[in-house]
Amino acid sequence: GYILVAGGAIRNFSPAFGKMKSTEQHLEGEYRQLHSRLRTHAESVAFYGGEKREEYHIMHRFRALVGHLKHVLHENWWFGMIQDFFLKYFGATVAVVLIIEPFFSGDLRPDSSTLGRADMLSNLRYHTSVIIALFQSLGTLSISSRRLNILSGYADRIRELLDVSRELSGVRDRSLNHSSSVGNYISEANHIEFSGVKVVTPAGNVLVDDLTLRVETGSNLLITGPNGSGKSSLFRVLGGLWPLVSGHIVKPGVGSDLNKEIFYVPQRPYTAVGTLREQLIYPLTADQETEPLSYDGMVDLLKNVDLEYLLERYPLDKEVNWGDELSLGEQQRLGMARLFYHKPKFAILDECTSAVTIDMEERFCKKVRAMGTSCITISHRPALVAFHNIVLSLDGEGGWDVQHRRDDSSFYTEESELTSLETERKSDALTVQRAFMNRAKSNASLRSKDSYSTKVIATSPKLETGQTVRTPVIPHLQCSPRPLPLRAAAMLKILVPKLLDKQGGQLLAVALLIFSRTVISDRIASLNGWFLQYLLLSEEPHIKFCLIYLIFRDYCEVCLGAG
Ligand SMILES: Nc1ncnc2c1ncn2[C@@H]1O[C@H](COP(=O)(O)OP(=O)(O)OP(=O)(O)O)[C@@H](O)[C@H]1O
Repeated sequence: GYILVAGGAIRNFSPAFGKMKSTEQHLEGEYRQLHSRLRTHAESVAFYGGEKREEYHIMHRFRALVGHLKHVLHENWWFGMIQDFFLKYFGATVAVVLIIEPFFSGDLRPDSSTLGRADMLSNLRYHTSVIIALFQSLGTLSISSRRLNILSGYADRIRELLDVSRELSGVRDRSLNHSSSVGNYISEANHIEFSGVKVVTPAGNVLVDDLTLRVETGSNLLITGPNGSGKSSLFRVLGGLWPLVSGHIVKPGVGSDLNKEIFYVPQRPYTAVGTLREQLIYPLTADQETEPLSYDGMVDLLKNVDLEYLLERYPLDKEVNWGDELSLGEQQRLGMARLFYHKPKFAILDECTSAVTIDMEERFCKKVRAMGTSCITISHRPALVAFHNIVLSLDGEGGWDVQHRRDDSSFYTEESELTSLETERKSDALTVQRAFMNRAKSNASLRSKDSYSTKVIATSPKLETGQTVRTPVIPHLQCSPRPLPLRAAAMLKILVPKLLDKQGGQLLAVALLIFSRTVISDRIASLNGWFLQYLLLSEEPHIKFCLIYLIFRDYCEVCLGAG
């Protein structure tokens, strides 16, 4: 009765340790994320003089985390004390006193015979040790329930992460699957084609609506449009980073990594820590290389982007943090040099030349074309129009049009729906488009053999007013922990292994160890009994004290051990 009442009361008053753990994980994640952001952008912050603002932000998160940890420690402390007191020490002490009290008060008199005394004392010892062991186990059980509760907090976060990743890969698989019931899918071909593709941000804004465009190998596409009109987002969908909400995409290298057939060169260059050679073959590693890159090969690649001096500056086997040591333009050039190593069918150049000189940019475009790679270039520089034969203009409100270069001399720019200026965004888009066309026109008059005219070959369909847009549901991690039963179910799902897998085998081995340990302890206890009997039979006068000493030693051991 005592155990049930004490256990029930403690369970009732137990703080929500699982929820606390989950919140702790969340707060710690946010705090660490701010730290790593600051490390990445340390130089920009220093130039802005934004240290105080960053410090305030980080300290705010740090205080929230420390405050929460204090609360958790406090709850752990007081609850642990009460729990140990009621379930271990108080219960065991009362039970032991109840058992040995009749012996001391003289109500329980041992038999006069040696065997009778031995029998009584052995009973006494047996009962006290059972009671002590019982309360010790209860204490362990109650601690285990607290630990399980905490573990459920961790498990819940992991379960959530697994669920979100599964949902995300489900969205991706559905896009790659031809038999998709909603009709949006990605399939394999030698060219890139968008048919009725809608580009929608995770927040549900339509950036490009119903896009239809085909880029053959050998063609070069230039994408223009105001900032935020969805130029880069188009390739997020092409690369599978964002789900394909509607329409059909055809591209080479479906199912493999994007860089095999279509190589993406981003505006913000990424340089991994490593040797110069590793930068050039990135994302491949030395053992993935099909054609090992020789020293001469490195020289050629670096010469293409005027970076051969790096070979003199850095020893070949020196690991460098290139992001810290190279200027932005140099990092962009290194990113461009990678393209010459990978020689993809299509290169997506996402304003990757914005920090290099115009001369370098033009040489780069020529070399990429000479290599036989088709460029899909996102750029705000009209000079690049000369290297492309298709121009896609986005207006930032879902509208788009495609213009083709013709090899006759005059310029012909057909007005598209971008002329119906309803908003400032569209007017901005038209200004960008006109700047490109005027630049192309002046190029044409300067270099007659390069002259060409353009014609609009496709425009986006008009969006009907009031038309509702079905936005993709992109799974996100929830920040608030779920109730205990759901967390416990998640924990069981994650932690209970299948008996045949590796984790199951390990658990079985641990169970076997515990079982053997119990059997051995049992044998030792039985030897103890024999020893006790021997003591009792020896008829020594101090035997009673010796036995009482043994009982108290057991009790103290249990209490101290638990403490
Ligand atoms: N992860 C995201 N969640 C929600 N919205 C996003 C996300 N990433 C981008 N966007 C939004 O999508 C829009 C288009 O972004 P995108 O990067 O494609 O623009 P862009 O045309 O390449 O612009 P820029 O010329 O400035 O590079 C922007 O308004 C941006 O705020």
